[in-house]
Amino acid sequence: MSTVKILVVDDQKSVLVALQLLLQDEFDEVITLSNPNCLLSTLENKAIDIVVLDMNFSAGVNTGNEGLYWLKKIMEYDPRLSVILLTAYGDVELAVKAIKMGAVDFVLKPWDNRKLMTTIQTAIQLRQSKQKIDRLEGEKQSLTQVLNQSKTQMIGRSKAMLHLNRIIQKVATTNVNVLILGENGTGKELIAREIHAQSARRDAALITVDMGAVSESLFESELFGHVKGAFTDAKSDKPGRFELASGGTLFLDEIGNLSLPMQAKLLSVLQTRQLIRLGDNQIREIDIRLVCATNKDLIQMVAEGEFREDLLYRINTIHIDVPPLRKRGEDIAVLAEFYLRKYAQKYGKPKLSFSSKTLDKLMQYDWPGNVRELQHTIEKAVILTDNNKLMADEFLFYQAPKGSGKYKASSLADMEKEMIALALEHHEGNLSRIANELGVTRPTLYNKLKKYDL
Ligand SMILES: Nc1ncnc2c1ncn2[C@@H]1O[C@H](COP(=O)(O)OP(=O)(O)OP(=O)(O)O)[C@@H](O)[C@H]1O
Repeated sequence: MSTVKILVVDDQKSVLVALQLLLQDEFDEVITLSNPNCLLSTLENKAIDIVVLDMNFSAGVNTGNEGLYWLKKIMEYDPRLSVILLTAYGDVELAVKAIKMGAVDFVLKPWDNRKLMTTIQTAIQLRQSKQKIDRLEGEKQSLTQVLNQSKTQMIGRSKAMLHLNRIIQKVATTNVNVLILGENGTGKELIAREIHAQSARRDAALITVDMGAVSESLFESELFGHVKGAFTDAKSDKPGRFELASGGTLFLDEIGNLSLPMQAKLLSVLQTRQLIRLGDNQIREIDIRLVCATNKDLIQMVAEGEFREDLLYRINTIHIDVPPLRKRGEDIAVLAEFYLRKYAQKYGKPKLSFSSKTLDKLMQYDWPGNVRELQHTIEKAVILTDNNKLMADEFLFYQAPKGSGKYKASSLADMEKEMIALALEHHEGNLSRIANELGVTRPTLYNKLKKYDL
């Protein structure tokens, strides 16, 4: 708070003068009011931070009701305002009632100057904290909106995808735990995002944790949080992912990678819906919708004693199987078109299209890396091509088609290098033919040969 404005409301002129003298040296602006009827308009016009309010206004009446009446009005106007009540009568019951209604503190007349100052300083700190919370809440909401906006839409028109969409719609309206099963790159995370986006929790956050990337030693502090000093690096209190997801959805990716001890800890939180931060003793309630995903066969893992059966039952109230891309051929063409348009626009080649042979070739391929591989393949082709039509020979697949080999992840640069090396071998070093086949100019090819030391 850059400046602090204090409003003092009391019908005794002597009290107003005394408080004005006391407070004006310490605070930026002190406004006094002898008639509470102008209280609300003053709050509106002056952006007040702290109100020091008398409990009794009408002469001879000392029930405190007038003070409580105005306190209620102030709280209705802005519950973040800090109100300190002044009264000549030490009525504990009244104090409790006022504090329950939202007052910060209660000071008896005649007041002790030092004590009053301390009370006001505390009220200022409280006001600052409330403003900070409001700001953070606002930032959180805008971040959530940005995250929701940037989500990719789910593409596909195969029977399998239409069925998936129907299940997502039905499941999203409930709070049940969902387990999504499927090979790498089939769109499990996208489905988790879709469930969240269609649920009543959509305005809160979707928090993702990649269980394959969380080490045993960090598991508890990452998921359950810690308090300052819980371990050497715990410099401040920090909420875990469970708390951050409270009110929203927690997406635990690669759940099949959890060790048995971590599974036990997770199960206990899921059963009680309560957690304790590392180093703390306060029990915290959590309200999450849980979505998990894995490419592993959890039933097999249960049979082999690698996954707890009780945890499996806890996380898969509903399970969703996402078929691999090769089993939903119709989606290949739609997804390929979708990513072609996306990357053609991104790389400034808006006229790009596929030749019909190219589409056939893409539909024939096995796509062991599923949609992710298709996406990267199209992006790479869009970057490399100099044509307006993407030709079939601009797509070199490294695995034999249909039913062979395992997907091997590689960067675009690795794939480009490998592609040029294959073409060099195939055309026995004839650069014109290679450039022609790869759809690049000879100077571009020279540069790439130099870059990759081929
Ligand atoms: N139906 C779809 N429509 C559009 N894009 C999709 C679709 N399915 C997957 N994708 C895209 O493919 C990529 C991989 O998807 P995602 O990360 O959801 O897969 P995953 O199954 O969670 O993968 P992993 O098991 O490796 O974590 C993402 O860029 C995603 O946007």
